[in-house]
Amino acid sequence: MSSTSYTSSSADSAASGPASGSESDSYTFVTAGSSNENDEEIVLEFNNIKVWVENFKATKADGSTEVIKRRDILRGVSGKVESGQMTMLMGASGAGKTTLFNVLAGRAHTVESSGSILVNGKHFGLAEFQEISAYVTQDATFLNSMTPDDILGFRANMLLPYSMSAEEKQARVDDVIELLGLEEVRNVRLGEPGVSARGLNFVQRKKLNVAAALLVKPRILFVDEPTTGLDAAMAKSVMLSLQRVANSRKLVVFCTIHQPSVFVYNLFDQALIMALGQIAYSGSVDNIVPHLDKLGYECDEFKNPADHVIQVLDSRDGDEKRVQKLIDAYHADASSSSSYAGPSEVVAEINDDGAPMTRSDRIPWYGRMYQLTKRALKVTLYNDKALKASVGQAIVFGILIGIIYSLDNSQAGATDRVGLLFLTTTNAIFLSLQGSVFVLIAERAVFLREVADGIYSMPAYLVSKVASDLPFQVLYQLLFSVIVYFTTGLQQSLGRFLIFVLVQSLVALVGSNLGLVLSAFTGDAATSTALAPVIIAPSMMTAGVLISTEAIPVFLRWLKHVSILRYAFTALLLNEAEDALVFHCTPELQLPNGLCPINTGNELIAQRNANQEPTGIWSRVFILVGFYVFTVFVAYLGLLFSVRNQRKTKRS
Ligand SMILES: Nc1ncnc2c1ncn2[C@@H]1O[C@H](COP(=O)(O)OP(=O)(O)OP(=O)(O)O)[C@@H](O)[C@H]1O
Repeated sequence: MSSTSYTSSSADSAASGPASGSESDSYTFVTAGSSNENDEEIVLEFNNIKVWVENFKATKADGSTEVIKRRDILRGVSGKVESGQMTMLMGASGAGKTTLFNVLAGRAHTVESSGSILVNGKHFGLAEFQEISAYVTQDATFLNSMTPDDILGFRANMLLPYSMSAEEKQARVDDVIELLGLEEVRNVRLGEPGVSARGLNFVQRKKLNVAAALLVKPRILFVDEPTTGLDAAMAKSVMLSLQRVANSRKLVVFCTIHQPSVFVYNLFDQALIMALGQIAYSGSVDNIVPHLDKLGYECDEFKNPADHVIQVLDSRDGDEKRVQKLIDAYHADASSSSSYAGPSEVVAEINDDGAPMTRSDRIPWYGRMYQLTKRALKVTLYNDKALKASVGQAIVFGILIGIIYSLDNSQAGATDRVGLLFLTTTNAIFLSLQGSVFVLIAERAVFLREVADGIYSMPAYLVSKVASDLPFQVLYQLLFSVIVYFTTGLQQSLGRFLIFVLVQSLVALVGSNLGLVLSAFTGDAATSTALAPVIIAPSMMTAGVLISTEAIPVFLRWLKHVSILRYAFTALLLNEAEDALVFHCTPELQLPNGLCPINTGNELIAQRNANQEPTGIWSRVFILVGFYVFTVFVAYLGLLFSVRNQRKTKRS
């Protein structure tokens, strides 16, 4: 049987993220077809996998760096993993486990590689290979306000063929929930792991992670360190579930595993053990200890065999020669039934029932947008504490303003109008900014994971986020405005009221976008909220209320042209006072000519320079819309930055 070699470059594969469905010419997988049938035997083989990096910058012991032309990470690794069995990939730190796993799972984005990968002996492209495999990451990162039903339902809608009926998709969700034993918690909100009294515990979250991967009925399941962060009892529960999955669904379950307990170790059927970027053992778990014993490394009766294996094959003490001898001895052992003997004959043709999804099967962009926006609305509604807090803020702040402000036509009433309108715009921008910072920070890890998994694209997320935010910001501002407008003595007219709500809503929406921008760039809530006043203060100071424009240093006066609060405040002032309002004053305030300092609404407007270019309310509203569009664009750059940053962090 011939095997076709493949090569990959980081640029190619990074561009086509996992599950993205994009073809890559750089890979030729030697595999058989895809299937959704569960009773077929699957054999995944990999042959002579080499992975290396070129021009590697290595740090020497003295701290200086040198550029190594080629650094080999995997040096011709071969092996075989079969369905219906649990196979572990074990080895000391730095042995090459993650690299091998990533190459096999199509996630090695930053290295060069060559070799061949076979499934039952037939050719497969990268996209098709990804159709039959799934990767379970270590982190069970989900939206904590959602339930397992919501999470799996969303993924089913996004990942399963678009032509599949809603009932069939629901049946898939029911199936994986039952398989992983999550029935009792399927309608429970996840909550904060280890913090929320109710919600899913660590084990249930790990199982949900597996369930999410199984939705697409993969035939090969790559599981990255499924027991990390779990105590022995929890690890046992998760591993027993995986074993049930492997046995009942005849899947290839291939796990990297770190320091397993004796129980977990013995749950595995097969093992691949790596050292120095090579296979140091491949075969039955039962034979590992006798194999090392034969090579002169006896395992104490009471010692965890996993610890023994890792210690014996650990080269980090500097004794690479010793470890290399053990590897050579394993490969030289021709009698070893476990050693991989090269590509096998075709094991079974996989029938065509589950042929890879064509592009037309995939959910179209508008379907993705719909699902994402629906989820974002759900998250906001589920997050009832934040929702109640925002509604409460709008009402309480509105009532407070209503109690304090009582506008009349006196001189004080004129200046109080200025203060009130400035206060309402400032309040709108700060409150919405703060709210959106916390929302994005809470969702950031999930967003990054789902984008990396190819479930949706970053722009789709942004558009859905912005779209779902809109009704809520308008609602908060409507509530606030109803109270403020009719209790403070602002001019009572429906037209003016609606313009007031419109301007307030636009300011709140821009504030919300600024929150997205800050949290996307900084990645944490504390820094974002600390930076918020720094961004908004120049806008406040150049709005024409706190300080007159003439008093601002000349070189900073341009700031008023980019002051969203100036446009919003002056729009509201024009709305309130243009060609309206007559002010009077007591005799002691009268000027020598018998007039008051401010006699009309238009004088009040002129005093605040609110009649300067651009003229009129609607041109200001138009500029506010421009601010909105611009901040959506900057939020796009922010999210792009976080996605790229995440890729870089993963590489380093
Ligand atoms: N992109 C890369 N560039 C340079 N060296 C790399 C790269 N990826 C991995 N390596 C190196 O290759 C070796 C194997 O790394 P790998 O992460 O596969 O080991 P591992 O067995 O998974 O270790 P651990 O258990 O600590 O995760 C390590 O020495 C690592 O530093």
